[in-house]
Amino acid sequence: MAPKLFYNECSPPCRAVLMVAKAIGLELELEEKDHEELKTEEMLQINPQHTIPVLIDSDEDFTIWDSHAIAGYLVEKYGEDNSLYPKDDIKKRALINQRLFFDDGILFERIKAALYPLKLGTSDQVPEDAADGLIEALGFLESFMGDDPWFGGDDISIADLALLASVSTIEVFFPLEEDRFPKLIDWLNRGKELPYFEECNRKGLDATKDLLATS
Ligand SMILES: N[C@@H](CCC(=O)N[C@@H](CS)C(=O)NCC(=O)O)C(=O)O
Repeated sequence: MAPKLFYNECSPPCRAVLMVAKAIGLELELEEKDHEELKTEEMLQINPQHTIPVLIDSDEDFTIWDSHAIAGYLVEKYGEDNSLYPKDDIKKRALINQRLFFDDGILFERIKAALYPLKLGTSDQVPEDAADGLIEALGFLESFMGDDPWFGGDDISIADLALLASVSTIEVFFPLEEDRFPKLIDWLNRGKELPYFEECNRKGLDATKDLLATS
């Protein structure tokens, strides 16, 4: 039975998981959930933290949330190889983990600080301190990029897919300046050429654009 994913295409972490599944050729059963639906009795039983994405792998009697944890699980369990999340090279894996934790703990938190006031209607523009936080986070990412094409080195990894979902969302409301973030822009353009990028992200990116247009 295909693992089931509770998701919403507006959510960057959900889109990261959609890309991971495509990258390893895994079919998921998708069930869309709105923000309000996450706090029903039934959903709280599944994930008391009331976040999406949530994955239910019935064959394994296993439920897991947090996109980064889901991504690692899917590659380990369903990937033909573990090139997206190598386990033999512990330094490479540590580097990928650092990027994943950066996406989770820093970047996504700053995206939320920028976009939630618009979503909640408490502001009609990205607050200045949130914008400063985003610029700083993008600067960190620019400095993480060496001469390799991907954040974990020569090969694409789940860290790239998590960061692609986040940075492509930021780009919608915060165009990246060429002279400030040249390596990040090259990496982003490389990511946009992935065969599944548009399919997994377009609807969510357009919804983010609409949110900004109507704020
Ligand atoms: N670190 C989590 C973040 C998940 C998250 O915050 N998802 C948002 C949607 S983008 C959500 O479910 N928000 C609803 C809530 O927190 O009640 C992940 O990577 O999955």
